[in-house]
Amino acid sequence: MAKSLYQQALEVFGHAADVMQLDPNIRKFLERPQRTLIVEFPVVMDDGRVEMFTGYRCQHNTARGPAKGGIRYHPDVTIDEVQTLAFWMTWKCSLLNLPYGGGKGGVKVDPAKLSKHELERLSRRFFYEIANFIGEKRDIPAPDVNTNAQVMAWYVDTYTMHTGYPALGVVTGKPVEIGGSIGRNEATGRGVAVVASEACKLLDKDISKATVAVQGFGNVGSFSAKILHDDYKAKIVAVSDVSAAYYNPDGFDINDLIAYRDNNKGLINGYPKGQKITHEELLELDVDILVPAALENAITEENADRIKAKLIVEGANGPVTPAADRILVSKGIMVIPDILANAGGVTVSYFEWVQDLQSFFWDLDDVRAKLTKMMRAAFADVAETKKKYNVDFRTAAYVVAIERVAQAVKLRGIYP
Ligand SMILES: NC(=O)C1=CN([C@@H]2O[C@H](COP(=O)(O)OP(=O)(O)OC[C@H]3O[C@@H](n4cnc5c(N)ncnc54)[C@H](OP(=O)(O)O)[C@@H]3O)[C@@H](O)[C@H]2O)C=CC1
Ligand SMILES: O=C(O)CCC(=O)C(=O)O
Repeated sequence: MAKSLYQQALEVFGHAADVMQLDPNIRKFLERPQRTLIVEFPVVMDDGRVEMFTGYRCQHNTARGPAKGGIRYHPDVTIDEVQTLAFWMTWKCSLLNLPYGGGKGGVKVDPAKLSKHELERLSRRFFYEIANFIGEKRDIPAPDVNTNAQVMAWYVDTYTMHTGYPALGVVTGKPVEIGGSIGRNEATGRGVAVVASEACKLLDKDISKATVAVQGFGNVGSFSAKILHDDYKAKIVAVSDVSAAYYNPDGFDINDLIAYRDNNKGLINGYPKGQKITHEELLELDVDILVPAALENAITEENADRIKAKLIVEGANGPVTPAADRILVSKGIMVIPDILANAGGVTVSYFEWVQDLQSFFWDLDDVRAKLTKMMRAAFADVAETKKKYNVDFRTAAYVVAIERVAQAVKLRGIYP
């Protein structure tokens, strides 16, 4: 039987736990998600029918602080996926040294099939259902796949009806007009670009001469491509979303492509300045850097052998299965794991939360400078640990992250 996503994630955790000889009692505790709320809720559709939806919010571990992590809307959302994403958030927050534990949420829905009003009613009803489980000091959601600043605005408004006072710090990734942080929108992509640049230095590769393929052209994929293109002068030769994949050996003008997508119902299909390729071909291109920035399991045992990129920077969560990862590493491909590569988003979410709690807002240069500094510091921690244990980047990242959470658990004590 195929392994569940959570079982696959435990494999990676287990390998790092072995390498660092993690205390077996703490290991047992960290292997399980602390709590998961399941909600079944009704939404009145535009034609008057009521449809039922299922949503989840999981808090994997809160030893280092309140749970933190996004909420995803997707037809394939399951409890297993949400718990795995929360598990990954625990390690991501720890790796960046943020005072948070790991959380994640999701609603099983295809938002493309909803009108804007239906999406708003679904968002508000879901947030109402989980309102007693979350909170500024308890669990702070944020955007993920198919959710955005507008959805966060509906969430905060719904929550505020509940509290009676404006609790802006209850979610991050909000519009800047209502307590969002400037720079959160681009933050995950900026973090991907910073980490790609650090990795290129290790590989002795000039990033301004690097070719890049990006899978997924949503928040993470498009900002990764834009910042690698605009700030690091890398050549983006391939991009994809669900609707299409395009290749241009001369490099895309990413700002032109973003403008096209924004005027084309959010899709890149039909873009005239590139050659159409298949989604599989994009992943297998002979490029310097591959940024998978869509969903889990993009690179599996099936296609790992055909991957030709020299560096993979995981914009998405879990785009490479553990079996595929072993193949890539054995081929000498450097894989920068999700918990490091895409941590820019939660880092600026942390900045947003701090700004909300203090009601004192920073400027864009400040946000970018602090983000870059923290991403570089995390990269350096991982590179040093990699050397110390003579392991791959993913294992090293987990060792750093697990060590901090294990320390917190040890200091707090497991026993009531
Ligand atoms: N948003 C954030 O701050 C963070 C997100 N992440 C992770 O990054 C990943 C992407 O999230 P985000 O950018 O926010 O989500 P979005 O919903 O903004 O974008 C997802 C993109 O992936 C595309 N896509 C989905 N499936 C495929 C596929 N099989 N092949 C090619 N493209 C595909 C979508 O296409 P289409 O639009 O056509 O459906 C869309 O362009 C997720 O794994 C998420 O958990 C990680 C850290 C932070
Ligand atoms: O910004 C956040 O709080 C969480 C982002 C997220 O869900 C992720 O990093 O996967």
